[in-house]
Amino acid sequence: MRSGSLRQAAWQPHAGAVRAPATMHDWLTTEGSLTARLIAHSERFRVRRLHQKSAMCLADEARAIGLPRPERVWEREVLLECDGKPAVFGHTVVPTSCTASDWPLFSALGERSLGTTLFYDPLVRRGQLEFARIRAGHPLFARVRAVIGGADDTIYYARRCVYRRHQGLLLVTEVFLPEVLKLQPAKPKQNTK
Ligand SMILES: C=C(O[C@@H]1C=C(C(=O)O)C=C[C@H]1O)C(=O)O
Repeated sequence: MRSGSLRQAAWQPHAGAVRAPATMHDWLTTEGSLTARLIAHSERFRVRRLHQKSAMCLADEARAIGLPRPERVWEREVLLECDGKPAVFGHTVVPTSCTASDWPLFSALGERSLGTTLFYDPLVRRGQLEFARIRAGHPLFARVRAVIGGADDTIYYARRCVYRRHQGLLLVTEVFLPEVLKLQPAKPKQNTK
């Protein structure tokens, strides 16, 4: 499905529809906070913020965030890194109609994980997950490539989900990078006492 020269992703309500290899399927269907799971699979976890700025939302995002056509939104992009290696590319959009009281911590997150604010706030409602393959031609493919490199024929697996709080909503897309397949549960941290 193409609009202009950019490919849109075919977002599906079931993970099975994207036919990911089993280990990737397991990551795609992670319940609860992905940040928490990545922390459990690394000695050192880091959110590397790439940017947080005003930008046009992607063509395949507009409807999901209640816009009739792509408009300007607040956009945050990060790499979630486990032991120095990028495991997930995070892309979050918030309609500009949402106010600071809808998402009080969003603008000040910096390198703290958005997940830590979403999953521990009882006012936040999580929507249905959707899944897609991200291929060359999709805008997120180029953004991932710009930060981690990779071949033209790579297929990335991604999921996305709308979160609501008061009148506000935000859409978080997580693109799983090949490194995630190498992660093993971290050894229990030594008790130094
Ligand atoms: C949504 C979560 O938060 C993660 C944190 C992100 C951020 O800080 O921008 C982006 C994508 C998410 O994977 C989560 O932990 O599940």
